[in-house]
Amino acid sequence: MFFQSKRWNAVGKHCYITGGSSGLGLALAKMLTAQGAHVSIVARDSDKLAAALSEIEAFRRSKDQILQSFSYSLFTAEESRAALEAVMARHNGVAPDAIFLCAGKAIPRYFVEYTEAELIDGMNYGYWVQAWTAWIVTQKMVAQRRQGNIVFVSSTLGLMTIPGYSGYSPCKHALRGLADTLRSELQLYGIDVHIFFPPTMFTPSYEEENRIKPKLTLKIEEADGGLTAEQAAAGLLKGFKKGQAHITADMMTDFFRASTRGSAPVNNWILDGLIDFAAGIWVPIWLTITNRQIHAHRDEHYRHLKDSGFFAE
Ligand SMILES: NC(=O)c1ccc[n+]([C@@H]2O[C@H](COP(=O)([O-])OP(=O)(O)OC[C@H]3O[C@@H](n4cnc5c(N)ncnc54)[C@H](OP(=O)(O)O)[C@@H]3O)[C@@H](O)[C@H]2O)c1
Ligand SMILES: CCCCCCCCCCCCCCC[C@@H](O)[C@@H](N)CO
Repeated sequence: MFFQSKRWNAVGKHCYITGGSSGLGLALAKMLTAQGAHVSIVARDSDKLAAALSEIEAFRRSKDQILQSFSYSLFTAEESRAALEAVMARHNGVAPDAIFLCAGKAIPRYFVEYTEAELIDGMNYGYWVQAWTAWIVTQKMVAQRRQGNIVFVSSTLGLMTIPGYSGYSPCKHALRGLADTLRSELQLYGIDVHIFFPPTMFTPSYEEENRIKPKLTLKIEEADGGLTAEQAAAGLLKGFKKGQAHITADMMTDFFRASTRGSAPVNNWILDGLIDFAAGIWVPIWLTITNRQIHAHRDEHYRHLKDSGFFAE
């Protein structure tokens, strides 16, 4: 935040990381543990959680750090409340200091090929899995009159979009709407809200989504160099410690951030102006190239629909 004077220090802070058993969440859990935080992770798969917790243990800085994991699905308010209660138990029922909402995944498909269930799942994995925890944690913080930080995890696709993500990108845009609203409203309670927009991250869920990803999406994504989970987590923490509302970890996403800032505060008055100016030139050029790719893919796409039986009665 613009007027934030003191950098956030992890030592002794209780950090609750959803999706902490894998990818970005796990990388973040290790970094925060190494920096002296108490870390709680939540995800569904108990085996993955146990393996993650032993990896996190290796980064412990002091014997006093509380490192714990819990298995919950966070798709509903009820489950998200139960997870938070479990996470707070060893902290005497006190709300965490910082919440990092990393749980989620993408199911990329052409709009016409999604099933109804996949579109509903898309909203659960892309929006509700973070929104419910944010709602419940905020209620707890306010009831306990505790100040803290909430960090949402969107995507580059929460600022722009490409074909193949109609079941994901709208959810990540919705998260941005929620984060921006809360950044404004939760000033009432001294709660700081941030949102991270990672590009491609080479994680297990990226490998999984690539197995079903439309060819055209894969092709357009070639322009995105991508980051490891560790690089992305380091970028997230850097922006978070600077108090940034909108956090990015790569130049491509920064173009879309600076040129679609809306009512979010600037990260840097001069740099943001320059990036916005450059985006005004480069984004239309990229869009022209991308639109050509889409048009050139039409025949192949119709063949794909025919071969997959889409036109069959
Ligand atoms: N990878 C990318 O290219 C990319 C790019 C931009 C943004 N993102 C976003 O970044 C975040 C992290 O992604 P990642 O690539 O690090 O994924 P990942 O490696 O698959 O990790 C996802 C984590 O979320 C957990 N999770 C999923 N559904 C859950 C649920 N219903 N309840 C509780 N935990 C759940 C997973 O564990 P369980 O499955 O065991 O529950 C896992 O711990 C996601 O929000 C994703 O949308 C990813
Ligand atoms: C401004 C000029 C350069 C623009 C290049 C843009 C290329 C855009 C490619 C899309 C990037 C998407 C990255 C995020 C993907 C994840 O959210 C997804 N893998 C879901 O897990």
